[in-house]
Amino acid sequence: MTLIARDVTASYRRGQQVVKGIDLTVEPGEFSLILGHNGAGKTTLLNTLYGTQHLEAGSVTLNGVELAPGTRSRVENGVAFVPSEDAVIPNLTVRENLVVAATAVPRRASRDGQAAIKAALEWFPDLDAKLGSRTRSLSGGQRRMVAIAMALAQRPSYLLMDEPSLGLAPSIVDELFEKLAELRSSLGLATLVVEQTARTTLLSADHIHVIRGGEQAFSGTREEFEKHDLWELL
Ligand SMILES: Nc1ncnc2c1ncn2[C@@H]1O[C@H](COP(=O)(O)OP(=O)(O)OP(=O)(O)O)[C@@H](O)[C@H]1O
Repeated sequence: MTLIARDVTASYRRGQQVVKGIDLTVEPGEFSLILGHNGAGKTTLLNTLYGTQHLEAGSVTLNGVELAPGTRSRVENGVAFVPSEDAVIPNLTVRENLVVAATAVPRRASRDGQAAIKAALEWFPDLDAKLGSRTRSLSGGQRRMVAIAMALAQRPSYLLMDEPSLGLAPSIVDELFEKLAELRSSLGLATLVVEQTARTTLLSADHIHVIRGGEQAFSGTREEFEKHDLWELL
């Protein structure tokens, strides 16, 4: 399944586009990174790809089939989303959050909360001791792991993540990206990650897209990005 976005355009106010004609392609198992300054339009782009933001112009297709407006078409076709803000339910335990995620999407999820918990613990063994804890008592890094495990409980082919490093210590960010690399190779999961600056995360990216003022300032492989020393775009 290939995810192709063509000429993706979005705005919050008529005539004021904040995402302007973005093109990108993500192949199965690939890691693509969207980089850009504060306010560049990265979150709006990701929300538009996921269907929570109106697609003003352009198209988003999976395997050549255009996705209908809204998130349902994404979720049912194996696209999951981890937002930058807390995506867990604070008053529920880790176990309960995982069960909610595993059973929420009838056409995708296993319908089996136990299977989701087992898989989550394989990916994130540190959560084992926390299964009975309310997520509000966890650290930021642990909550991010639960949020990712919840998205994975939908058994996605594509994982969209908005600034997974936000608010996390650099060592936790490194750990998180190592884990994501493992998931990509073990599950064949494609990931599309938004970050503001990302020297560490860059090391494992296949493709990089730089957004500046809503426009595509660069799009290419990591090697091309590094060869042309495009850090000045950020
Ligand atoms: N709900 C909204 N209503 C109106 N304007 C918005 C809204 N959300 C974002 N914007 C504006 O759209 C532009 C792009 O914002 P967006 O959040 O997509 O950028 P970003 O690159 O993700 O920034 P950050 O790294 O700070 O999250 C900015 O000018 C922002 O002020």
